[in-house]
Amino acid sequence: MKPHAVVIPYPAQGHIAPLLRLAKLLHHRGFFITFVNTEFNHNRLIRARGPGSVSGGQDFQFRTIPDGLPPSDCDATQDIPLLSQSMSENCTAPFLELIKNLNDDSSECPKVSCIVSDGVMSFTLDAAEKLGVPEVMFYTTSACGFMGYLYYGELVARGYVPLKDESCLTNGYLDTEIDFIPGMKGIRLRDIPSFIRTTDPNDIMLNYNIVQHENASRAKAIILNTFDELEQDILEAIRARFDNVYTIGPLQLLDNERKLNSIGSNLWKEDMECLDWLDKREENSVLYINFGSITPLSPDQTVEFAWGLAKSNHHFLWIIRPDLMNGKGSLLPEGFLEETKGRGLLVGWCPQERVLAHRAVGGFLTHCGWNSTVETISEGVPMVCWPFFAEQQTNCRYACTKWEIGVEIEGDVTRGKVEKMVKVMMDGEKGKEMRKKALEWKDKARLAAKIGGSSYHNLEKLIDETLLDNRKF
Ligand SMILES: O=c1ccn([C@@H]2O[C@H](COP(=O)(O)OP(=O)(O)O[C@H]3O[C@H](CO)[C@@H](O)[C@H](O)[C@H]3O)[C@@H](O)[C@H]2O)c(=O)[nH]1
Repeated sequence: MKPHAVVIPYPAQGHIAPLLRLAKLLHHRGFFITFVNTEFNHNRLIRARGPGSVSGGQDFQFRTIPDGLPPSDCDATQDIPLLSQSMSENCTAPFLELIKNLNDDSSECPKVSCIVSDGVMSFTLDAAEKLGVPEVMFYTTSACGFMGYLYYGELVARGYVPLKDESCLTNGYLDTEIDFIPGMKGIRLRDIPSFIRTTDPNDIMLNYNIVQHENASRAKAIILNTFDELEQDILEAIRARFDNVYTIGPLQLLDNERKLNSIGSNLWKEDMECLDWLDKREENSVLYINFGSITPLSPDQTVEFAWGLAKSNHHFLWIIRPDLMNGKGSLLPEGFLEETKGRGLLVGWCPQERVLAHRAVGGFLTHCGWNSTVETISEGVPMVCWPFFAEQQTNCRYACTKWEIGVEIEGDVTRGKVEKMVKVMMDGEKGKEMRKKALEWKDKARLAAKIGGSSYHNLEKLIDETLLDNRKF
């Protein structure tokens, strides 16, 4: 009988993508897979990629659970605090029911042998423990971000968080160095995942993340989409705290399995023509701008980015997600399109990994979501960082100071800062150094993912020592 893994991501784009990659890798290694989306995202996948996209394949099926929020057919990322709260309050019962149905004698699939859950969906642990099914947790952040979250409880206990009042956001308090997080020397409050920036002790995201990360110790194993060489000190500290930590990134480099190619995770329709446009551009000449699936832009920020790009004088590919400007349509300033005619392309959503792998792309202006960061590292593309929230601040700090592949637009965005940082990356000496470093990390990432490399080896170990070994329980 085949081992059967139930794989369940947190219901947002940046989580579905890496969990689906892992699911495909496990499928390739002989697992039967049930991939669980929320009904909302299942419907979005159908709208973006057609009904075939959720029909699965041999030994691979999609199932759904409700997210507990009012029904909607909007093609936009849901409100993250509301969604997080709703999932943890409403989803244990439907998830439990789903697994019971999968294990029913009349079901045609093998009995569920393990659950691979997103780390921030720890309600799944309750279901797993009730049913006696072993569970591993995949935290889709960097190790540095994960470590920051692990110390949320301690930051509260020591009185650093919640903030005393709003002035702490601007009076230098965030520059306070935190010296008790192992492996993160020199880290400041402002580099810790941003949900600590609250004055409310009952803040949903602060408390949600405390609970989700405390629950890491209940999992049989912890999975991270990073590689050992990139985050060595932090990983040592994480491994001192947990027994089974498997670093298996960059997943995109391990995921070279073609069989399930038709199954993809993008919730918006990809514009493929931008690749033709890139084909016509010179090597390293194009700046790629994308803020991921959650970050919004205010009207002021949009105007500043637009004029900064215009003034940088570079070719650019700017991804303007339909809900990027809070669903208010395009807020691009008058005159911008004429000014940048012939050198700018704006599209709604793109196949990002292919864009980053394109020889024409010379730099990435990014919000530093972990998937984007690890994808840019995999392709050796330097970055201008504009972190929005969550552990993007932590990733930015590491990209700029430790990996030396990034420069940051600090504070409020202005056209002058955008122009300057883009020029630093695309034209300057520092930019050359950053590109060189990025290419070094690309080589290291590829080595880690190759047969015999650390991530390749860790995936084997995860499967043999944890996911298959658990069948003995
Ligand atoms: O036009 C686009 C834009 C994005 N993507 C993909 O969408 C994903 C975006 O993920 P990420 O860069 O991590 O950004 P978010 O969507 O903002 O991700 C959320 O989830 C991440 C993983 O936990 C966290 O690191 C972030 O802070 C959090 O905001 C990546 O795989 C991209 O390749 C595309 O394919 N095409």
